[in-house]
Amino acid sequence: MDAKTPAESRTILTDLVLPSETNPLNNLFGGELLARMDRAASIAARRHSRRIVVTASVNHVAFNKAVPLGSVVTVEAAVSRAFKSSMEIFIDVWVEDRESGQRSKANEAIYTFVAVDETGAPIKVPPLEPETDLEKERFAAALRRKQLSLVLAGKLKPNEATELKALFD
Ligand SMILES: CCCCCCCCCCCCCCCC(=O)SCCNC(=O)CCNC(=O)[C@H](O)C(C)(C)COP(=O)(O)OP(=O)(O)OC[C@H]1O[C@@H](n2cnc3c(N)ncnc32)[C@H](O)[C@@H]1OP(=O)(O)O
Repeated sequence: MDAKTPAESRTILTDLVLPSETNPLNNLFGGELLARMDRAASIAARRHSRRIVVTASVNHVAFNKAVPLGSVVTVEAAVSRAFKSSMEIFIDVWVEDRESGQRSKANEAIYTFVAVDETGAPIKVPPLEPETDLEKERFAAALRRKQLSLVLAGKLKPNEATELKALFD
């Protein structure tokens, strides 16, 4: 299988924050943002694998900045590393200032998707070849994050999480 670059899966969704999507402080609901990120990430995973994909885990979410009503929100997702059947997707969320139009980073998240066949069984995906420094940095740390996610899910014994353990050595 030929390797693909993160640019080939990059998916950009831009949308407004409407009143029905806000909390009593008039900021975007966290759940609404999670759903937007899941949609963008699933498209990125599909672009990389050209397969049916399912969300296996949400590994990290940081709601660093509230996103006010009326904001223009851009969710940018790309595959940051591909393993056998799973793909780590890194998602950056940007908010555009209403007056200046300047973009600032509001949130980020990391999701894991798995490519499956018609019966739901995991299936192989192409490898990922990072190009930029940021892509290489995210690629290098992805195995550690995968191991942490598997340990938390009870699918890997902590003493088998070699990359994770190396952090503390
Ligand atoms: C003509 C019309 C066409 C229309 C066309 C429309 C198409 C429109 C498409 C829309 C696309 C929407 C996309 C929505 C996405 C959902 O919302 S899907 C719904 C929510 N998710 C689910 O229901 C998934 C339910 N879970 C599962 O099915 C299984 O647990 C999974 C995820 C397939 C994994 O199965 P498993 O038995 O654990 O398999 P296993 O071989 O152990 O693991 C497989 C891989 O997953 C990894 N993994 C498993 N668990 C974890 C974890 N917690 N953390 C990290 N990695 C994990 C494993 O490490 C392994 O990785 P690799 O080493 O192979 O790379």
